[in-house]
Amino acid sequence: MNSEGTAPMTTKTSCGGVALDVEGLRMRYGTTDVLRDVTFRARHGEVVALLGPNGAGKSTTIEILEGFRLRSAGRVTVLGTDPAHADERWRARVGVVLQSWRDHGKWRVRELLTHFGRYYVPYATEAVPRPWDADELLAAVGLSAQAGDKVRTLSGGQRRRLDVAVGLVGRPELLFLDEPTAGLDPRARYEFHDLVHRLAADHRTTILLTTHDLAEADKLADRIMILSGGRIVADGSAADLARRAAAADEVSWTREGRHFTHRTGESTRFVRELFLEHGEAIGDLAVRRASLEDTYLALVREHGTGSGGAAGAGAGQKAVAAR
Ligand SMILES: Nc1ncnc2c1ncn2[C@@H]1O[C@H](COP(=O)(O)OP(=O)(O)OP(=O)(O)O)[C@@H](O)[C@H]1O
Repeated sequence: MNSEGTAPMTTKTSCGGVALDVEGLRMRYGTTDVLRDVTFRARHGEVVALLGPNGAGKSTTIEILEGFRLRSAGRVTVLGTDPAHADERWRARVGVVLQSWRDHGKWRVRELLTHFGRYYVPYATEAVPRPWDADELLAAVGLSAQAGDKVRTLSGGQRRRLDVAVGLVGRPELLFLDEPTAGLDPRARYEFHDLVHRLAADHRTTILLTTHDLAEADKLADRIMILSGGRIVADGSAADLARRAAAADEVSWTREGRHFTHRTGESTRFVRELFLEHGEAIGDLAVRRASLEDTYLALVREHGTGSGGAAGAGAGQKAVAAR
């Protein structure tokens, strides 16, 4: 990452590699601070997953970065521009897939993509032909067979694929995906993961996605950020996070016909000491490494609950459910 990215600039190439630059972002709804001090950066081509309990402010953060919501305070630079003051040219470089979007039921799938695609024609460049050809795009999201179908006849999962296609039709440099695989079956999920990898690898698309699926975050993202208590409380690869969190491995064994379990952050040392003490008497030894889920739960526990609300969960806030 590069500090040049902090200055407001207007083109990707002048951004010094930084696609997203957020510092001290605050969002207050009424008297509740949902985001207290959110700070992070993402480089071009990076896939970043934003995790956090229900009500932590993930959608709020994404909506601010998309320019759909005005922040209370802080500095936000997206593709070199403050989204609060962005123009149509900037908008054409950003793709958005929202949590749920039910509209245009009477349109046919290909027709709808072609329709949205027209908006991007003036923003085509030599390097980035816009829009993405509708049939090519339908193939990429696995909807070729439904090209002529009316949108309202699609299944939930097919509809989600179409949402993703609508987000991609302008060949965005930066793509925001809010819970993109909610409702997708395992095969569709697998194909979606493949699509995300291709977008990042072949097109250098920067992707910020939210998900509650930790395995998905692990599989898809170069970096995982955890939002809790109104702040990014962890930022790194799944392995980095495991090192940082007080998540414990679980050691289990039997001795003299009894079963034991012990949770420890230093399982290797524990096992060595166990054998030194009891030697041959130890049987059925198993060490279960802390999973990303354990790590996540430990971090969320350590850093407070979902919303950064001053008086805890304020009126109207969703329950905090760290899975
Ligand atoms: N327009 C609004 N006015 C008041 N409060 C809001 C508004 N939008 C969101 N909130 C509150 O802000 C908090 C964060 O909501 P947000 O939807 O950003 O969380 P999230 O992390 O995306 O949650 P989830 O995982 O459940 O989708 C919640 O307590 C929510 O009730």
